[in-house]
Amino acid sequence: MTTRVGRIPYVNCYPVYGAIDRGVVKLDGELVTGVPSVLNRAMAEGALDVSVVSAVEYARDAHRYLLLPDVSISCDGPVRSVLMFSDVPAESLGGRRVVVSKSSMTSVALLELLFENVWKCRPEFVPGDAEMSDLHAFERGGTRPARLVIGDAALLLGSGDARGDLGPEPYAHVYDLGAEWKRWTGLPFVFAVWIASRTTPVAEALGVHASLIESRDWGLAHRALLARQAHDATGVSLAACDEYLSGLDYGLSYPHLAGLTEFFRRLVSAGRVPNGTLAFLPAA
Ligand SMILES: C=C(O[C@@H]1C=C(C(=O)O)C=C[C@H]1O)C(=O)O
Repeated sequence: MTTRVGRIPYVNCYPVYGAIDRGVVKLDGELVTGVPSVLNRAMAEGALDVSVVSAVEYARDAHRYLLLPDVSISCDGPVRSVLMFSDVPAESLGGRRVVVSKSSMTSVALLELLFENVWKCRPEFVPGDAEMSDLHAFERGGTRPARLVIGDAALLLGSGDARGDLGPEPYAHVYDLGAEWKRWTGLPFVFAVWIASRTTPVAEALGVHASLIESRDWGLAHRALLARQAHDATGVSLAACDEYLSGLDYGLSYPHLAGLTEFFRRLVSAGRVPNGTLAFLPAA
């Protein structure tokens, strides 16, 4: 059977899939595209063999998965595509509605930790849409809830390039969750990891892993090309796309793992995920 491999359509995945998309690197498998929450569910249901998922999905059910070494979507400071927009300071959002992206899992969990521990108040979290097609639906002016937006929609809104007819009135407060985590803990933050289901034959998972690493290395060496593709796809300025890609980190070395385990440790303390351990696929 063909190996089913998940990918996220956002710009943040261009550096990992760019060479595969261009036929520069061969992938022995079938690519399935979905937003993070859809890929998380597909992995949980066994509908995918290997996928990028929200980091929280691994922790939620660690005994079913193996982490792929040396690859993640991380940042060490601002991420630029995971943003909370609000008309009032975060500390004043207690009891008020915060719309959270239905596409995300890790960012929502991080936001909840930030409210509990840093902003020290309890808003009401309401799952909602934050995809590109919903940008038009952003309320203009008046009282509007704060909202957590991820991916290309966040990049576009945060860069200001969506203003005018398309975008909302600017919000007074924009919180970058990568930067907030860094300020709080001093650590990098891992938003997404690649995992294999433990039922996937190891040789298949190793083959996919080797292709992803080779493709990622090509992507990192061709950032200007990918920034141009991102600019064409989103309308965000070329300079902002380049800055965005240069701020993302696709490794999974000791500092990333320190950030990842610190995040998981805090989620365990908050009763959000079971205590567990990191288990890796052997390196390709
Ligand atoms: C940096 C990002 O990381 C993402 C956030 C995820 C989440 O919140 O669950 C999952 C995958 C990544 O796409 C982003 O979406 O912009």
